[in-house]
Amino acid sequence: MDSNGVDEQEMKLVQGAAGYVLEDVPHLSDYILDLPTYPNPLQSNPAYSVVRQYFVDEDDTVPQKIVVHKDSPRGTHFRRAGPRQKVYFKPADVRACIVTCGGLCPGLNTVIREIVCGLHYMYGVTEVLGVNCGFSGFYSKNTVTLTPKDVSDIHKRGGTMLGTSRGGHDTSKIVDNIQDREINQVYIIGGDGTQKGASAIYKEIRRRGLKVAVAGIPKTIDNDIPVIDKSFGFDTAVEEAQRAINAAHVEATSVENGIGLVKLMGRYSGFIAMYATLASRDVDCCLIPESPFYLEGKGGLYEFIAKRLRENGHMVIVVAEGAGQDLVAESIEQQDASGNKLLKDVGLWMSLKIKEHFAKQRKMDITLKYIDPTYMIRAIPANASDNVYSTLLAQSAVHGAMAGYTGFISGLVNGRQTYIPFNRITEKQNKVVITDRMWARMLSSTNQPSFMNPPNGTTEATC
Ligand SMILES: Nc1ncnc2c1ncn2[C@@H]1O[C@H](COP(=O)(O)OP(=O)(O)O)[C@@H](O)[C@H]1O
Ligand SMILES: O=P(O)(O)OC[C@H]1O[C@](O)(COP(=O)(O)O)[C@@H](O)[C@@H]1O
Ligand SMILES: [Mg+2]
Repeated sequence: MDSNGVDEQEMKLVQGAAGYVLEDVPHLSDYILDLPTYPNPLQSNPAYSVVRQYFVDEDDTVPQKIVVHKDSPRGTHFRRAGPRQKVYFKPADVRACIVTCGGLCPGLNTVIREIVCGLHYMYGVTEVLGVNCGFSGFYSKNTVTLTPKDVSDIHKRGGTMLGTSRGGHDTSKIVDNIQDREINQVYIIGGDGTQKGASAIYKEIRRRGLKVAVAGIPKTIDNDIPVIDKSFGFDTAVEEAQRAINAAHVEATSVENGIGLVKLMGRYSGFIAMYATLASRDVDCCLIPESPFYLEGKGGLYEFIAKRLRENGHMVIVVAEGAGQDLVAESIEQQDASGNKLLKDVGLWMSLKIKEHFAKQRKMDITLKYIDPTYMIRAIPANASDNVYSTLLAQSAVHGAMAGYTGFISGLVNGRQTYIPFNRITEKQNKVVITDRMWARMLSSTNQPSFMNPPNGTTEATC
């Protein structure tokens, strides 16, 4: 550990001129000496051999910050993903496994499919195992064999063919199992919680000195993983959310003083709600965990609703599930098996409060319809662009593991595929920055109140 309590194993920094920093990922050769290398089988693959400079140069890196000034330091870079000239595994010796953990997300099956097919068709690896039902499946379930035939059309289905779970992460039991089954490549698909688990597995594997590559593929429908441009499945979820918003709009415009209220996913981050609002243009107010709001008084939600109804005769409100949690009165805080806060139903609460308020006021008769498409937006197959994105992430993970990298996730940074060390994506969550331009664009599209000045005594929701 260094003086900041950061594990040195996870920090592989390379400094260069003009403030250049490479936050590199670990490699099996960092802790196992004299590992043999082999020519990359892609050299003789007819599909790839025609590509000029198909192999990624060892020195290629991708900057995290692309907007720079003349004299500003070049800043953090990540290793560029892709196939290397030499690989650290003989294809016939590879025994890979894939596991999916946490909540569902469109594209999970595509990632599974493309790891299996990538290993098989690009590298000639035939032994790929599926671990059922998340981390606990390592020690409580039998594995399944995965061949290209088994996964050929799974990308057309939502969910994960392997099953998933929360909780149940037991590092030593999992690594014992990896050792017992003679697995030497582990592909772990999941969100922030999962990648913390993946990081613990990598550290234990390294401590035991095993030649096992651990590769993560970040999954999060909430888009709450930092560093990467966005997570796979996010676009699909935003697209599906349009259907709920459209329905809310139709319901609201079909009656006098109609209100359509839609609750969307977003535990700590309101990206789905913000993008769905921006895409739709039918939304009058978008509430997210990062932006506190209040109901009563000047500048509050009730006042805004009354104003919009007077102006337009209808309105649509989108609320992210993590918004306004402090307003929803309930004393006991509960957690799920992974330790995530269990949320109170802000949508249901808001619909009751709004109805109650206007009934009490007796100035305006409203009709409110509450639509909760929560699970519908994540239990669907990935759209075309998420399918391509998931494919690239999976293939990058395969190239990285074959090249001997470990303790990394494959992620898109500024439009380029990269390898990012685990600690960079688990140390904090990606959130909507309400002082950034995107939130300003959203505010200007709805023209909703900023909720910046709650009257004294008003409870403000903070998250
Ligand atoms: N800090 C942690 N260390 C090790 N494993 C963790 C940690 N947090 C979560 N996990 C494990 O990761 C898996 C998924 O976590 P969860 O938070 O439910 O979903 P997600 O990965 O999508 O955020 C669970 O099996 C959980 O036990
Ligand atoms: O699957 P569950 O346990 O019902 O949890 C629902 C939660 O899952 C999420 O989709 C996020 O899941 P992850 O943390 O697994 O990515 C949230 O938006 C939502 O709050
Ligand atoms: Mg999570």
